[in-house]
Amino acid sequence: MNTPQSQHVSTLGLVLAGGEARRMGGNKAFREVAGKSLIGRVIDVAQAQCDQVMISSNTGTEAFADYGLPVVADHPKPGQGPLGGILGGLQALPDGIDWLVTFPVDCPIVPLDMVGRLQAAAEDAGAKAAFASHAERDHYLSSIWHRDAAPVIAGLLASDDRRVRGPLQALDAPRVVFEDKVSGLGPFTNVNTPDDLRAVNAALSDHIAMSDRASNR
Ligand SMILES: Nc1nc2c(ncn2[C@@H]2O[C@H](COP(=O)(O)OP(=O)(O)OP(=O)(O)O)[C@@H](O)[C@H]2O)c(=O)[nH]1
Repeated sequence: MNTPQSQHVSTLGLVLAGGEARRMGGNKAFREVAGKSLIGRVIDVAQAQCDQVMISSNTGTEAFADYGLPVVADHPKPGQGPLGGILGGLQALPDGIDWLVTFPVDCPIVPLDMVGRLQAAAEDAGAKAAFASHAERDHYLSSIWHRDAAPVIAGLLASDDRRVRGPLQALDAPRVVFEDKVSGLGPFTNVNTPDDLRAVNAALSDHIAMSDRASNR
């Protein structure tokens, strides 16, 4: 099992909020679960674990102005799916930060040790990336990428290969298995449809109510 290393290495969290959200009927990032927007929740978990946070989107900065975070566009162009967002994020890494951690905006349940465990796994394996898994399902967008992964991603995108799994395989990225559940829902549960939104809203509302009751005891 990989455990977070004691030595702190800086990371930048990238909230992936591009895409068209067709199954949701649009506007996924701003849908609410348990009284808070998906993007607000995901920014919170990213800020709890990363030194800096940016938002990945191709629709300009205006919609995200309330969050006061930099917005970075896909590279080399929009419309290539989340891998273009990851490459845009890697290109925008500031000096002194070598690791990018991606947080899809439609996955509000994120383990609080995710970043440390992904980074430790990548470093232990001598790999330039690592990704999360739960209940035998891989979550390629809940992942960490070293800045040196950029040429591999750029090469795949140039050959029109947009699968996020592609560069993870090419980089021999280790899989990190997470177990914890929140009110019956596993980590990385995707919110893609209105039904998903209802299920996650119910589970998170229960979870928050239970935590509130426990802390008032
Ligand atoms: N930056 C960026 N993020 C994207 C892009 N496409 C999808 N994403 C993000 O990647 C994650 C997974 O997206 P999907 O659910 O596969 O696609 P979606 O467009 O959000 O939804 P559907 O249209 O219903 O498939 C979400 O966090 C999206 O915001 C893209 O082209 N660029």
